[in-house]
Amino acid sequence: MSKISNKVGFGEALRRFQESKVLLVGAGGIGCELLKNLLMSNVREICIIDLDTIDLSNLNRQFLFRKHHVKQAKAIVAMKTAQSFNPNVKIEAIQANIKEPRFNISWFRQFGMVFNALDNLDARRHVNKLCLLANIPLVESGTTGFLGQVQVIAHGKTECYDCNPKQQAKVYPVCTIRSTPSQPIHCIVWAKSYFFPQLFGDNEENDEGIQNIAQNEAQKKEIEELARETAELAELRNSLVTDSNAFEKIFEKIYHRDIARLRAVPDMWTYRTAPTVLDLNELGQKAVHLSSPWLDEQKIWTLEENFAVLKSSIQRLSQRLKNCNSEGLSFDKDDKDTMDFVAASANLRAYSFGIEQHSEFDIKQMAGNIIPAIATTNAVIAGLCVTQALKVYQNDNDELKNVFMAKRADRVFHGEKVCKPNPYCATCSFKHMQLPVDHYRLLLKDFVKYILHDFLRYSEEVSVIKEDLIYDVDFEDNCESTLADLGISGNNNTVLTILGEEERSDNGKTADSQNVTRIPLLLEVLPMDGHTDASNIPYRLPSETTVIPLKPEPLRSSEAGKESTDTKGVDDIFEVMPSENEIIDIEVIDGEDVPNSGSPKPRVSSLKRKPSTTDETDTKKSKN
Ligand SMILES: Nc1ncnc2c1ncn2[C@@H]1O[C@H](COP(=O)(O)OP(=O)(O)OP(=O)(O)O)[C@@H](O)[C@H]1O
Ligand SMILES: [Zn+2]
Repeated sequence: MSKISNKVGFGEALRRFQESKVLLVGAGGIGCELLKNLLMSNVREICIIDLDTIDLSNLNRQFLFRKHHVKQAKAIVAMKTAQSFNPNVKIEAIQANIKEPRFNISWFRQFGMVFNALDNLDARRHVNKLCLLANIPLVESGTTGFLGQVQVIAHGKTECYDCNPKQQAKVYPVCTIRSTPSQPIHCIVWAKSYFFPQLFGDNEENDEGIQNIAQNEAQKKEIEELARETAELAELRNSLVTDSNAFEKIFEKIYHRDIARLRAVPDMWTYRTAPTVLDLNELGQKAVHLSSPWLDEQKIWTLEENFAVLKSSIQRLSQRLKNCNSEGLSFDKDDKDTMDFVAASANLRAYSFGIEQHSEFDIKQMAGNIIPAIATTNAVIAGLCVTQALKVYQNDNDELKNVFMAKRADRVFHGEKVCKPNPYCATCSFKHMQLPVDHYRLLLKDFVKYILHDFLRYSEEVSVIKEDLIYDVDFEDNCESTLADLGISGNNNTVLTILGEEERSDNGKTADSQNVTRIPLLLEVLPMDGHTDASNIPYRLPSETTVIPLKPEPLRSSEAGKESTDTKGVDDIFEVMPSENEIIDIEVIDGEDVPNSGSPKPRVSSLKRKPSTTDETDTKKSKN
């Protein structure tokens, strides 16, 4: 099981921690803090991976980055800056997506521990799964504003990330907001957190001479461009109260010139639809009869209605800006003027990018859920990640805790003893087996007969899945193919999912028999090291026969409810595994994730089948 065995004292745990090689996924808010902590803890080796580049908006909390690093790879800069804190620690930095196939199970196995410092469910779930498969302990963390959480995950010992289904948390990177929006919320966040503060808020960044600190030509160009855009908006802001054509100038800049510039960025639109520029004169003419609009907030406005609302809200807000003595205005979803501005400007941007528009009422709900990231919360959570990691190295299961942080007068930290894995969890309730094969010689039919039926004792009701269904009793098209023909090989770490059913007669208590599902088997195909044994069999079986256990009976709903409240006392505060981010929208989406309802029985017949090479596929009958 775990690489760590037997309970040890703190000193020994620290020594083991310091001898280990760890993986840090994410070099953002928590990641930068954690990298610093790992270096100061003197671990032997760190691999840090992040797919992104540094954005100006990261600098207020990601302290390994400075202005001249903008646009450079986060992982690389984090490594270079942090290395000076402790030159004895070896750091490898990789700019890549952790979901890339090269970061497979055997790659994960080189680490003694993995730390997640991510900002999205998708990547978190992926790392959770790989750590379970590779049997590496994972320290998972996240923050949202003042809330934070650290969870320790060890296969078979604790709950995994998916044991308690999460509400969907939607996280929006700033580059998406500024350059490549693809959803209505991206436009709403842009209107609320970028456009509004630049025009009416307290915009401190305007005067900074960022072009002076560029290191190379490409950076210099990009920073000059950013500075030029910021200065342009600052100029327009200054003219708001004096220039009668201020609205037209703002519109031209935001919806024409800036969009045209974005369209011209090389490579940006290869896989996306480029935005369209909006025509001021055309819209102005169409909206002329809507000079003072007070429109229904429940209805989706037309393009010209949005134009008219934007114009009117800018006039109203300019007037207020003139009258107020403070630095600027701030957005309030209950302030009609600011809400009109955000709704109309977001809808116009959405139109430009070919995105669905919304009513002002709907936009108000979405705009209200944005929570800023707090550097202190990240720092505290990153510290807790290390203390929890040390407990894992102590191998003291009784001391293992999930820690929650909240802004509460009575108690900021709350520790919760880790729970046992949820037996109904579809992610971690699996059996793992490795099988060396000669994939060029092993036929699928022999794999099914000798390995699944004879060795693993699966009944006839067994299915083999490699992304799609490749075998079940009613789908034998691939039987004469070798594993190599089906793209299965040990060289690329193919993991097959084997689902089985068993007929159970209820010990004769009732006449009816029922089919019971086995827990999934994740069968990892390995290479046979270039040689076969004397009998020339193209696979090498493990020494003992493994009987794959049956899945437990699904919980009745009353039991499910009880379990849920017993084990998750603080979930009312932490329903969403929070994510450190400048901008986060938490939106509950109706989905299949119903806490503790028992995972549904896999519906083999509903799985998509791999297209067959023969014409007979369509005529094969399905199970249902
Ligand atoms: N699949 C992934 N592979 C590698 N790194 C990832 C992946 N998904 C997210 N990340 C990284 O995780 C980090 C999370 O950090 P954080 O929550 O502070 O977000 P951020 O992008 O720095 O902030 P913002 O979104 O507000 O600009 C980011 O640097 C992001 O690039
Ligand atoms: Zn689980």
